[in-house]
Amino acid sequence: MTRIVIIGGGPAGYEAALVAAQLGAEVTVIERDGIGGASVLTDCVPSKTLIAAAGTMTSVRDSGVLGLRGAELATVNLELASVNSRVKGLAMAQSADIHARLTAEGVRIVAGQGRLSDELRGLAAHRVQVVDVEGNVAEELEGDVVLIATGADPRVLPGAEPDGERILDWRDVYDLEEMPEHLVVVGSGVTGAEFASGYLEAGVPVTLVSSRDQVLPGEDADAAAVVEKVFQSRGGKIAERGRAASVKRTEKGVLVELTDGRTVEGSHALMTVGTVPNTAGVNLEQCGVEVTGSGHVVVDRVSRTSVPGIYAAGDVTGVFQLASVAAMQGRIAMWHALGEAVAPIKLKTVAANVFTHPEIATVGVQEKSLPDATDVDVVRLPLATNARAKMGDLHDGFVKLFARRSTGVIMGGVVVAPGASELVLPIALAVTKGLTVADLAQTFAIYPSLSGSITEAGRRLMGADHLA
Ligand SMILES: Cc1cc2nc3c(=O)[nH]c(=O)nc-3n(C[C@H](O)[C@H](O)[C@H](O)COP(=O)(O)OP(=O)(O)OC[C@H]3O[C@@H](n4cnc5c(N)ncnc54)[C@H](O)[C@@H]3O)c2cc1C
Ligand SMILES: NC(=O)c1ccc[n+]([C@@H]2O[C@H](COP(=O)([O-])OP(=O)(O)OC[C@H]3O[C@@H](n4cnc5c(N)ncnc54)[C@H](O)[C@@H]3O)[C@@H](O)[C@H]2O)c1
Repeated sequence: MTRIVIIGGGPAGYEAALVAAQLGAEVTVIERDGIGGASVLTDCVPSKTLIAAAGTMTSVRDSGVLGLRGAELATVNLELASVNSRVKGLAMAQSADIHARLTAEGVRIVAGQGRLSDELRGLAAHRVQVVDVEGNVAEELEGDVVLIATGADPRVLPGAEPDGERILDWRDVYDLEEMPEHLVVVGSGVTGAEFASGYLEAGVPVTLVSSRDQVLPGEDADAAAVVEKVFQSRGGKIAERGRAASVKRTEKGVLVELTDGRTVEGSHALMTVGTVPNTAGVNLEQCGVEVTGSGHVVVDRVSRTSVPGIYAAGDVTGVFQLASVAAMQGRIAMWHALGEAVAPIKLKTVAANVFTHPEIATVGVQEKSLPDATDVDVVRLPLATNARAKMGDLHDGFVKLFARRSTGVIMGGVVVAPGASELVLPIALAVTKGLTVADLAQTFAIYPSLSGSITEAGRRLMGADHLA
């Protein structure tokens, strides 16, 4: 029986464990914090739960235009204690579900910190020590295959170290007892934009410190512009091209000093300036596992590292930091290691979503990554022209589709809309399966529906002469 040792129990680790157990391997997962990993316990699941509550509050507040009446509409509020306890309860319950599923599949779960302990390089099997909270080696395991799935932690900006009270990282926010009076979010990547949008929707005044030319530098400019416009129309402020040099505590709250001399005051600062891979103390370099300058483990498309028998998956590899990608890298590692048919990961088929208001969902090529713009047709349909959107009073957003001009094959799409995360699936399916604009155009969409804009985009592109 092949022995698999997995270090880290997040989506990369637990999904890999499930595949390996299904294929008959003897599987051990070493996890230091809790099964489900940061994804379930502190990052993805908690943030989306908070955003769900804040979004619902805004929907109720905004519902006057639909004809809803009631004195309490405009004053509806979030009770932070209830939201926090729901967030934590939901995370713990999901972690417990995954724990139970792994145990039922015969996976052994060991609490502790895992580290490679190979004494010699080039051996067929690898050794992994489990270190307990006191720092003692509790046991040493031998694995034919080891998967490094240790994830990533928040990056700390020197001079702006979180104190858990006023200067926070995104894992501290669920311990706040009161809503911030004025939240300064430092960093406008996906994490920063989501929290800025979420807290604003929850009724908190927010200033977003954005070091780049646009918030969400990874997204197309037109998509980021919609999110910026909605954020500002709700009273959110953006300190444009502002790079934080330090964050200091003041009598009333915090003072964020920018590198150009500007300052931003608030009651709390939320640091969202990126992540660092969890590789410290895992003994990667000593075992010959290649890491990049940023500390990420170098992997190929089937999750192999530079050392035979050692695989890596998830945020620790720095390949698209998404729970879905982490899980797929983990599964691929196990399929490959255990001799199952496997296709290398295909990043151009990955769908991603930014949970702002409105959401931005993307798959495949986007404007900023067009390989050869001369052979690509693009159509952009504003949400405001969609009948269903009008019924729900949705103005801000669009559906954008990219297709290869010569063949009509759909290459990618961007959906900016409330619920874009649900709407992007047909485009993801089209990109994954190489479907054409005609395939989309001839698909029945419900009338009226937001997804009708996706099939309509297919029809618009189909009208191009060269496809006649
Ligand atoms: C605020 C936020 C929101 C996000 N929202 C989304 C989202 O909506 N959708 C999405 O797809 N992605 C989202 N992500 C990204 C997603 O959370 C990550 O891509 C995902 O967690 C990666 O999974 P992983 O298994 O690689 O790592 P993790 O989930 O970080 O799990 C790794 C686990 O390994 C443990 N560990 C580390 N070192 C050791 C060791 N030496 N021994 C034992 N255990 C160890 C850690 O404690 C952790 O539990 C979000 C990220 C953030 C920061
Ligand atoms: N919905 C989702 O799927 C989701 C949600 C959150 C995070 N994630 C993923 O997690 C990963 C990390 O995202 P992230 O947003 O935490 O990090 P990031 O590295 O993507 O963004 C951090 C931002 O902070 C800025 N920054 C750095 N130093 C700064 C400073 N001193 N002052 C002001 N700004 C500064 C950077 O320019 C960058 O734009 C990404 O790959 C992201 O896609 C995904």
